[in-house]
Amino acid sequence: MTPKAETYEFQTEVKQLLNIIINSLYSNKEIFLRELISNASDAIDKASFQAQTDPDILGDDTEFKIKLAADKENKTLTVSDNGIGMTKDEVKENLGTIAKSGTAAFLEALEKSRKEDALTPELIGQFGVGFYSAFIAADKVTVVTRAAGEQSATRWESAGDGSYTIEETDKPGRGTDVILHLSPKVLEDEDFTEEWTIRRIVKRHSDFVRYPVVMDVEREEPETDADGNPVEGGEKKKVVREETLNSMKAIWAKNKNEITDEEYNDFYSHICHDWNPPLDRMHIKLEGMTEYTALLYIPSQAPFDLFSPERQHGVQLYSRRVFIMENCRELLPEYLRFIRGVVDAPDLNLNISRELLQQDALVRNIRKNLVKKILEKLENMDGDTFEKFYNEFGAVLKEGVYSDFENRDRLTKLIRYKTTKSEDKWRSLTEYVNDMKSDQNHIYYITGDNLSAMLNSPHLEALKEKDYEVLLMTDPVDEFVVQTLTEFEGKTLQSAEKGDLDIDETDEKQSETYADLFTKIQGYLDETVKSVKPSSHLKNSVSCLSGDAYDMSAYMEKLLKASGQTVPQSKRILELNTSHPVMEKIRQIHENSPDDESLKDYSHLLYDLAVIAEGGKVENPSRFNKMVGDLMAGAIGSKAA
Ligand SMILES: Nc1ncnc2c1ncn2[C@@H]1O[C@H](COP(=O)(O)OP(=O)(O)OP(=O)(O)O)[C@@H](O)[C@H]1O
Repeated sequence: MTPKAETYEFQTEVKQLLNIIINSLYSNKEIFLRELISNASDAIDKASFQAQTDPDILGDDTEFKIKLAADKENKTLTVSDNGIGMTKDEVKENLGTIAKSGTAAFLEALEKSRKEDALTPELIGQFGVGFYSAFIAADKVTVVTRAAGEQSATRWESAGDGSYTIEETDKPGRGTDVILHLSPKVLEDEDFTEEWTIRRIVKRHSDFVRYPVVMDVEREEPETDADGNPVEGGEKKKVVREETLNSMKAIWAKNKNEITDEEYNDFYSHICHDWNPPLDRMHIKLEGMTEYTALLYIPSQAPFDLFSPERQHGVQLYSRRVFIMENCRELLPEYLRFIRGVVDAPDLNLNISRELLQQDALVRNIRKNLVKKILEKLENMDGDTFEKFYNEFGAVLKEGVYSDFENRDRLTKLIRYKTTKSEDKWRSLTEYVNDMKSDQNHIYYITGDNLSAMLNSPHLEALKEKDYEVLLMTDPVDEFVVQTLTEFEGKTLQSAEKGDLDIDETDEKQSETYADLFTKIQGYLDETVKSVKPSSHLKNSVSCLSGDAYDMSAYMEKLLKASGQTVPQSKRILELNTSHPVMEKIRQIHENSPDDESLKDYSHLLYDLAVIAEGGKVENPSRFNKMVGDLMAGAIGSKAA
């Protein structure tokens, strides 16, 4: 008796789903292979699980594998497994309906978006597409499956057009063959029968599937003698060998004590393409409501593009060893973008779209937990390792101080600075505060890009005389850090170059003596400075430029200009050291003859000296040159006379 094929209609929702899948996932069509391999791997999991209690179900077929077979002539690609297989009833249930837990929600969303006429890929992304994704690449799909322990097999076939047929058939062994009759249109775009295409897709999406994904490959090999050595002048012959395409090395799924350091490092090189051993690693398994496994590494060297906005993130997302995506920004905040590795979240929906990942409660919980673990790791690092880490990634970590409100306190304790007293060593804010002078009220800092210019900045003269330590902030990100980090352990942060230093009482009498002269100088420099005042910063130098407490710092202005932004010309304050002998002499000139010609020149010179002291360029170098030349001639002349 020839078995008769029965025809069934797909559940209405499946029809809708098929349309959506085919239309919206076409641009990402290679994922069908990942879905089918993942189903095959699940089916083998089930067989392997069942065999624990009923070993007979496996018979002789105990070597689990997933086999891919491409037939160029017939334009088919077959994914076979020796997993659990399906009975006829199971086939009907699984491959004709949507029987997943999320169905109700899916249908609701589908209905809603249909009304709004917006069937977006994101919508599909929320729900597994699974088996039906086969229709992205195939215009007909045949499934031949035999359940473990059954004798007969079932053949399912559909062109994805609303109905499918089922009939009884024969199949030599347990498991499932999914035969894709690839559509000519798809083949024009990408040839899924091509060995290298298949290899690439398996490597990319299914490398860590725990069963071998194999394929027969044909190679030309030289003729060999009985010992296996090539025969000289012998003919080449074609041989077919079964090759495993995936590495299966999901070492994160193993127990820590089963993995050697070498294996950990090999895996790091494999996924990061970095041949230097990592600086440190974390192998985390979290169970309970939020379940995930993570194998994360801190590289020993920062990549060259760490600060480029286009830079890829280093964490790959997997779900039950099936690759979901690389460069998963949603799993870690930007300030931890140097972390590389893998996160495997078994409960994650396989097809979740990038757009929706961020809102996914599971992903959010994982992220929160990972941040906690990474900060713990950094807090407990030994001094040497932390120093190496900080040299490479400190500037990135600092971004967290202003971007991660929740962890700000912990991050603030982790950041380090070189200081006027640290002699090239990193100092923490805690160390700074512990060593503060008894009469010191603030944490002083200065920003800039040139460490030696900062160390010798005239702005620090008064602070140095007081023996106060000053943080030398040399990273562009520090400008943003100080905008958020206004205090630490009750001590306010105070710029050494902006605002009042709050160290000495200003000498009212001195200020009065100089008031007229300063108004005069201000008049000459009105276009460039907003005021002239006695300095609280200077001890040895005669002049410097500073800003009001809320002004943009000179370094910030430089940064913005460098990034191509138009920065409004901001006027600064010219601070003059009234204890300097030069000032006293200029004051005398002014007192004797308030309109003396030389006062204008001296005003410009005082301003130029302040510009030079902070590493800037004088506006009129030749005038500067001439004035200094004349002054030197006068000074040397009086000495020589
Ligand atoms: N190779 C296979 N062997 C045995 N059963 C299979 C196989 N492929 C699919 N199935 C069955 O068909 C069902 C539906 O598969 P489908 O891929 O659509 O959804 P899923 O695997 O449940 O979910 P998803 O793939 O979205 O995670 C599966 O749950 C499984 O029971």
